[in-house]
Amino acid sequence: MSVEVPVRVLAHGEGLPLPDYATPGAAGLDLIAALPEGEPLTLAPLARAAVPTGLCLALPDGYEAQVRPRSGLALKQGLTVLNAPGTVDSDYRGEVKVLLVNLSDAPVVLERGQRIAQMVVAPVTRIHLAEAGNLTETTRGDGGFGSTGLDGRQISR
Ligand SMILES: O=c1ccn([C@H]2C[C@H](O)[C@@H](COP(=O)(O)OP(=O)(O)OP(=O)(O)O)O2)c(=O)[nH]1
Ligand SMILES: [Mg+2]
Repeated sequence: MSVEVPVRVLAHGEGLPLPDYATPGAAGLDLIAALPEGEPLTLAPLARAAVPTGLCLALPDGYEAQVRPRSGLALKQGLTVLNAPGTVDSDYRGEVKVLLVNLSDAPVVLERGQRIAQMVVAPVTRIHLAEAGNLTETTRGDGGFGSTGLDGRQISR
């Protein structure tokens, strides 16, 4: 199944390919940096930036787009998405931006046309909260945050 998503290309995005899936089974479209030509962006260690994609989307109702890191950039350069997964709402019509942070100890240089992140479009389940004095009982109850142990063995209850 393929969902059509209208896209508006801003002036600084013109001339760049549209994001695409790198392989037939890829989950995410690679997002491309729409930085000015000849003006690389250098991210110092621990520096962050909102990198433009030059694209505005009109996601259908009931969908979101998640902006996620690329594992290769994360592993090799320490470059990741600060708010991963970033959330693009279906009613957002502004430019999609990628919030990158350099978690390495060396500067990272980003250039126009570079594939900086990936965008996964996913269905959204919306809920309505219904106040209730008592909630159904479960084995876990209010145990959390390591209540089942932190090593490889499971506790017996
Ligand atoms: O990585 C991201 C995250 C968000 N957005 C855009 C689309 C999203 O619909 C909007 C708002 O994002 P979010 O709800 O995460 O931010 P907020 O701080 O809650 O801002 P707002 O008050 O505008 O919702 O910003 C991006 O372009 N990239
Ligand atoms: Mg918000």
